Amino acid sequence: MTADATDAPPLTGNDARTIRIGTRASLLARTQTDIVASALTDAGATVEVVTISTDGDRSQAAGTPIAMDGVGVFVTALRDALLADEIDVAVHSYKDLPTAAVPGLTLAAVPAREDPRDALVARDGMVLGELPPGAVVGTGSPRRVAQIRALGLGLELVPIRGNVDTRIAKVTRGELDGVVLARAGLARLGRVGEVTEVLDPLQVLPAPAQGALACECRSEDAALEHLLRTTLHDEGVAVAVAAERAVLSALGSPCSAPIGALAEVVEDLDDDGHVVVRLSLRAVATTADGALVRGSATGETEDAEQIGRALAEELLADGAEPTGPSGPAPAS
Ligand SMILES: NCc1[nH]cc(CCC(=O)O)c1CC(=O)O
Repeated sequence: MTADATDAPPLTGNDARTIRIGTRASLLARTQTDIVASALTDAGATVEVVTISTDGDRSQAAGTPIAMDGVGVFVTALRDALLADEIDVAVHSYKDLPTAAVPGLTLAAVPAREDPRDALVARDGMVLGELPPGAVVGTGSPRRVAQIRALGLGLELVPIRGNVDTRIAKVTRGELDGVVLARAGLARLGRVGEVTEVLDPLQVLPAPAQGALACECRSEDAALEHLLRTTLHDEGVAVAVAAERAVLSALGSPCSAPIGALAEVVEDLDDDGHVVVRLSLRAVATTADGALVRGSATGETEDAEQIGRALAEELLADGAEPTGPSGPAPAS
């Protein structure tokens, strides 16, 4: 045992130290944080939720243009609070995390994932194929725009910003015919009943890590890292997300890039009829003129990142455009 582990106040029990969990102010962020807080409470820990206002929340409130959503803008304030010892755990939407690691911080747990697919909320219960040509659909994500445009439905795709409530209200009020959102966000907010179509990943692949959460702590906080891992970590999700994010980083892209990727850990039979666990990955990127390039790969779960990188190389060979490490594109 290290001096830390024996001398530091325990994380569970009567004389436990309080674990401060940082969250953004939005309802979705607080809901996601509550998932982590409940799991830790159930494990016998004492937790306190600390709300951190991010630049993203502030610019959203001020109504600044969509292009102001920079890379990781929702993430930086939480990470700063962690490094400043103002909080002990940060709960992120994994898809909003930049691919680069942060010195001093450890991704301690990747909890069970919500359904990662995108969803349409449209007027009159319509699916994409029922919307008339010229119908106006809100999505600020270049990834969603590229893939929906490729369906050739003649829809007009317009940028939209704001939280889930604001976006859906534009449909309810008749300002838009539909909006495309992550199904996971709607599910966590208990609003999945408003979804009129869950988009098939064969047509619209979600953002890498969509629907997954990431629990981060200070690297020196080994006891907390252990508690997070043992109470919340799902290795199958972590493996799938690692493959998806490897596609993204191999394409040199920010988390806002027009890159879709979805991996699943699936059971297969080998030649002798034995059940083997394999990783199945699909990805999509765009060419310089906005056309789609798709690909898929399977392999061993322990090779997740390698499989993702190799698939990215294939997409590049097929004409996918590498995007820079930073850019002004809106988060997806
Ligand atoms: N881009 C912002 C964002 N980050 C995470 C979610 C939803 C939850 C998730 O995808 O895990 C959303 C909203 C959306 O894309 O509709």
